[in-house]
Amino acid sequence: LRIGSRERGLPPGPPTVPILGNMHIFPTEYAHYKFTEWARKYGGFYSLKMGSGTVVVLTDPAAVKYLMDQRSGNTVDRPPAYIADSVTGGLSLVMARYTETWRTLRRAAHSILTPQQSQKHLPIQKAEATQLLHDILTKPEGFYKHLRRYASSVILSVLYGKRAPRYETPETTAFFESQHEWESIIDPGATPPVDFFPILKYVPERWAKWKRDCAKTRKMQRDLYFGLLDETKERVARGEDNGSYMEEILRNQEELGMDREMAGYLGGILIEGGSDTTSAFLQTLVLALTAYPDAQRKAQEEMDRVVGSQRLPTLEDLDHLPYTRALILETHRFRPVAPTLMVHATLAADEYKGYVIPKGATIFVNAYGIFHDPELFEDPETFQPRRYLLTENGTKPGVDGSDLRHSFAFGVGRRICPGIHLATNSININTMNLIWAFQFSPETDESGNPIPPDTSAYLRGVISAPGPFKCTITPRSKERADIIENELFEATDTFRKFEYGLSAEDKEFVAKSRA
Ligand code: HEM
Repeated sequence: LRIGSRERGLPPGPPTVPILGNMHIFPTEYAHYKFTEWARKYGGFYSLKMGSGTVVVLTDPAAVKYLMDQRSGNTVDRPPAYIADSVTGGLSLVMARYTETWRTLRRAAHSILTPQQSQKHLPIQKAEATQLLHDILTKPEGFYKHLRRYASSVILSVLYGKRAPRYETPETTAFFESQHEWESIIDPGATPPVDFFPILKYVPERWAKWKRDCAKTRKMQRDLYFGLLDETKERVARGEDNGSYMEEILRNQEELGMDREMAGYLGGILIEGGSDTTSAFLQTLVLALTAYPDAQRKAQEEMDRVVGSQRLPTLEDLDHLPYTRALILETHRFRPVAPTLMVHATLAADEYKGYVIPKGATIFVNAYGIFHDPELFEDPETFQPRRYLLTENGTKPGVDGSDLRHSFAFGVGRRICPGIHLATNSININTMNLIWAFQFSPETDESGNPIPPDTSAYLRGVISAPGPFKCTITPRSKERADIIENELFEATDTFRKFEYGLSAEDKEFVAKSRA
């Protein structure tokens, strides 16, 4: 009868019921909203009971700094994920427990994604960013897809040296389809709570649709991941190296302690980690520029003062664009790509502020709740880049924001996003480009009145992206449009290194866009 009740010493939280604890009220979608509502009631450090298991939710920067950064050695684990493991064989770097396998994958990921190594990928990132401008110029209403194509083409080029010129390029389509299946499996509530009730593992497949879904997703992922790996091997054997990440992994496979399975999954999981995250950020950016014309105007004025209209911005310009830097930080704050980061777990029991955190407790860092705390941020529901010009971490003047940091949206402790430098380069290049090139305006009704887009209409899922929305995008001048055309042509040599094995449709598209 004690199962489900909150043990003595645990932090407070919502009332429990026998057996289930809080499982019956645990949010299965948009968890950050419920977590934030509870944080305002029970504080920045509270607990939930899931059967006999414990979940701790942190919505307090000081608790995050102490437990997740300083005590990272203890909070580096992930909770068991039986269903995800049955798809990936436990080889997902993102979801893996704190095991030798995770350490090997993480070392390999980290060694090739350092700030210095990430510099190597700048040429293709810049070239793809130019195609993004060109895609928007030619088909502005398709901007949502163009942003997704950009992000997946960059990650495919960086990892496998093979770009995706179109949204419909076969590798991109295969990735989006397998990702869709994968997300519908790992979404909380989408599958039975096998980790809390292990007996569910033994339900025969004919009664357990989730088992069939897992097998289907596993096949889709493996076809894509190992297909790309083998293509890279064959390309290298032909002597056509182009400096891609997986070439390096294949060269150092033995030294890194990785077999074929690990190498295949490392690449695949990095596509997953790097694709929809980057596009979600850029989609939010476009949404915010459209919904907050004042912020857009200030950013354009700064851009025009520093860069002018005769050339595209470069990364070096960012040092002289404080408002643009603030706008990037505000985009992360306003709608963080991962509102509850990725779930962590403890390796051993710990204590904080006199409360117990049991061994094996699941920990959510409610980044959204922290970023939207009215005690910390002035009017947190509005998009105001200016706040980051007033104080280092955007908090209200006079409030101590020193427990926050700029990289917070990329996670905490030893699990911090290994793609942070690559992603930051993409974010910086594209934010500057988009501000420089286009005017983003809301749609208008028949009488010409603007219809502001809904800045809260976000899709459900671990990655928080706005649903497709309408906005009008026009080039800021003919001169700028000409520069984009010219720059795309100039990028031809960079693109060529990444254009092998293209489909007939891709070849035709590429030829046309350079004609
Ligand atoms: C806007 C872009 C991105 C954002 C906001 C983002 C955010 C995050 C967050 C919040 C986590 C969880 C950290 C934690 O557990 O505390 C994470 C993990 C991860 N990210 Fe990213 N990410 C981005 C881009 C990328 C890119 C480009 C890559 C790959 C090149 C990548 C690969 C990964 C991987 C592999 C993990 C799992 C790390 C582990 O569990 O050890 N991410 N990311």
